[in-house]
Amino acid sequence: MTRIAVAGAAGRMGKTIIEVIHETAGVELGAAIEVQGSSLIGADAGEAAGVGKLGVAISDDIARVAADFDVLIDFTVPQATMKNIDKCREHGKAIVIGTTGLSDGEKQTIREAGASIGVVLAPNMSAGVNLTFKLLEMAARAVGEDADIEIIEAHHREKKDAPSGTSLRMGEIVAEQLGRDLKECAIYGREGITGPRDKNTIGFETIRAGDIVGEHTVMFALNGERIEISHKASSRKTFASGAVRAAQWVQSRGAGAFDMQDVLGLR
Ligand SMILES: NC(=O)C1=CN([C@@H]2O[C@H](COP(=O)(O)OP(=O)(O)OC[C@H]3O[C@@H](n4cnc5c(N)ncnc54)[C@H](O)[C@@H]3O)[C@@H](O)[C@H]2O)C=CC1
Ligand SMILES: O=C(O)C1=N[C@H](C(=O)O)C[C@H](O)C1
Repeated sequence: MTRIAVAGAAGRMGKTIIEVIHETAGVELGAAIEVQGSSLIGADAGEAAGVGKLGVAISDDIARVAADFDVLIDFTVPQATMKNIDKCREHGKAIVIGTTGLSDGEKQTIREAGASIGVVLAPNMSAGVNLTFKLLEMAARAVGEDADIEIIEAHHREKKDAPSGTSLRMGEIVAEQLGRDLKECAIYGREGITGPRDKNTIGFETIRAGDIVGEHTVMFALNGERIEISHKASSRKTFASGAVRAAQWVQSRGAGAFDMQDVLGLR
């Protein structure tokens, strides 16, 4: 049995993860964490998630509930995630991180925590997106040098970070295959008299609208044809199921820094 704590328990993803834990054999909700000052501190996490009473009160202090879980799943904000990685290190707990908008330095610190605890960090926990990452490697190798490459993503109106963590990872994967540095070749949106397209750039377009769960397309445009590799999520359960699977996987792995390619055996 894997006992899971959920940080960001009252958020869109936190509630969905609690629902998936409730529906999944071999896992149980051990603890639920929300930000200090939240009106839901003390409330039943299952009731807050809409699955009925689970007997787990939402807490604002990981230290106080550390004995109640094996793995923390964190879908919050970068500032909270960085504090949670320290707490997990302190208490010897594994962590699965879905939070996006992390800086390069923050990602590095998270990976370094893998020296003492199990860490899974991935901007997208869906099996479909992680398969898409492999397709992108193939496409980039086959046509990337000749193609104009554009990455288009769409998400709900409440999303805080842009471009999405997934689209940035897609850009990194394509750039790596082409021997380019994404930092040097990324163009984030266009406006005004931009002139002809520079062949070596990778463009990012971001849409924020309505309740779109998460859509990503990478376009490889050539003369006379174009290839589009797309993934469209229609339910947050796809991410939540991936996160719960990662929690079970990392509990049996011990220390190390991993991503969903490791969890899904796609490396
Ligand atoms: N890796 C993946 O597969 C996916 C990643 N995400 C990412 O997950 C993150 C959360 O997304 P949503 O659930 O849509 O956001 P949300 O805003 O609905 O939920 C975030 C929750 O974290 C809570 N929070 C903030 N500070 C906290 C703290 N110090 N301690 C505990 N809880 C705290 C907030 O009160 C809120 O309830 C975002 O970065 C998003 O991009 C979202 C979907 C899939
Ligand atoms: O904030 C979201 O909702 C999502 N964020 C992730 C990202 O930034 O890539 C993954 C998913 O598309 C949903």
